[in-house]
Formats: sequence, structure tokens, C-alpha cells
Amino acid sequence: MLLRFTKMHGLGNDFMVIDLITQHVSLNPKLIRLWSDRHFGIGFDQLLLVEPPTDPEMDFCYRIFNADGNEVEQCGNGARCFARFVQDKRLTAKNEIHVQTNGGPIVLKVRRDGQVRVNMGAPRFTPAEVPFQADAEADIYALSVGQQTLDVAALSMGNPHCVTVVDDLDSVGVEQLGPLIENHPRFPQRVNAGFMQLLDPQHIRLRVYERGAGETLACGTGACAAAVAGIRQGLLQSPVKVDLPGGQLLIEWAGPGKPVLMTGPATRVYEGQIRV
Ligand SMILES: N[C@@H](CCC[C@H](N)C(=O)O)C(=O)O
Repeated sequence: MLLRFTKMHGLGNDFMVIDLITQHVSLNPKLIRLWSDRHFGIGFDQLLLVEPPTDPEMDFCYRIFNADGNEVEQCGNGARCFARFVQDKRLTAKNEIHVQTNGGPIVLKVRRDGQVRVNMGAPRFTPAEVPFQADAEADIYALSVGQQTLDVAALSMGNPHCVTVVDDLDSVGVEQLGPLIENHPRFPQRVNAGFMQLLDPQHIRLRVYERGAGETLACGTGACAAAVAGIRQGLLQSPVKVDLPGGQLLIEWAGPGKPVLMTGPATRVYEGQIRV
């Protein structure tokens, strides 16, 4: 059988998107790893599935798998692509789309200029919710990584994030530190490791070493986590422009208990078919 898919990206964080409303496929981690391979497969950071909702209040169910084949809770750049996808494929006529994810409900809006605004829900800070091993909740934790101790924020945007403020993003060893933080024993479900440099109170640079995918050109939930961590520490003010290697996102957050709003592009690259 030939399975239809769309290759998309959000600021270079790239995806294989499959409509599982009008098609059916049986997936397993080995097949996802094969498809994600950039030499032997299609090549992507995440696989995104569009499914019917199980919650009648929602329009769709959005499932996310990292390139390593593991299912995860949330993907921000993917959420913007999801909105474009369901509109382009005429799976909905709505402009405000309510979506169920393993990380909680999100709301997607495609703007007239083509940018997509996502209400990502409220960030969570209690260590058990991240999950992160700590005696009590704090804005900053001391984390031993190799020979050094980093001051990090640990929070959930539906998925787990560890954010470190650095002086100079270009001289950070993201390739070395990223996997050490991703697999740190204090993060029992592994973690996405973000490194942010402050440019001014409303502008940062960010690189993210993603759990299950390595460093990507952009991470939407990573941008939300970094902006929230900076605002919570009194270093940043909403709205925050986040410069990632693949481009810029705008993040708004009004404070604890309030949802995080993320605005940015969603790009379709090509339509494909693969034999399964
Ligand atoms: N690229 C994504 C995040 C994808 C999931 C992440 N790697 C995880 O394991 O939690 C984004 O744009 O948010």
C-alpha cells in the first residue's frame, strides 16, 4: 500500500506529517527510525500524526514521535505545521482549531499573513510534573554535568525542558553538553536541553539539543521554555523574540498559571508517498 505524507518544517525543524483520518498504517519504532534517517529514509526530526480526537470537545488528536522512534508529549513547531496541514487538506474549515496532545490541549490559529499562533497551555514547574528530581520547586537548580555545575531552570511545556543561560551561545559546546543533560539521571524521562543568550530584556538567542533528535534548527517548546524561564527569573519581559538557528519565534507569557502563546511560520516542502 502507498501511504501519503507531507514533508513540512517550522524554521527548519522538519517533519513527516501523516493524515491518519483518511488512511491507516501500523507503526513501530524501527519503521520510524528508518523513515527519519537522512540517508536511507525521508529524513525528519519528528513524525507527526493527525488522528480523530478521542475527546469530543477537541477537533483533532495530534501525536508526535521523535526521530529515535519514541512517542513524546508536545512539539511546538509541529503544532504550527499541524494547523497548516489540516487546513490545506481541508480536514477542517475552522480557523481556531482545538487539538488534544499527550502534553495537554492546545489551540491553533492560522493568521491572514500565514503565520500561526498557538496557545500552548500553561507551563508547569513542580519537579514531579517536569519530571525532575529535586527536593523542592525552585527557579534555578544546580545541576552537575561532567566536571561543571550549571545553573538551570527545569520546567514542562507539556514536554520536559532544561534551560541554561550562557554568556556566548557561539562558544557553548552544545554537542558535548546536550547529550549529558538530555540523559542526566535527575531527568528520569530525559529532557530537551536549551542554551539561551540574552540580547536585551525582550530578545534572546537560543540553541536546543532535543531529546530523541539531537540539535535542531529550531524548537518551539524550547523557545517557550526559555522565554518563560527568563521571565520567571526577572531577566526577560513578554513578548520575547527568540532567534533560533532556523529563524525567529515570538513568545508571549503573562505569568504563572497563564498560557504561553507562540507565533511563527509553518512551511510545506513537498507531498510524497511511501510503500508500506
Ligand atoms: N521540536 C519540537 C519538540 C519535539 C519533541 C522533543 N524533542 C521532546 O522529546 O520533547 C518543538 O518544536 O517543540
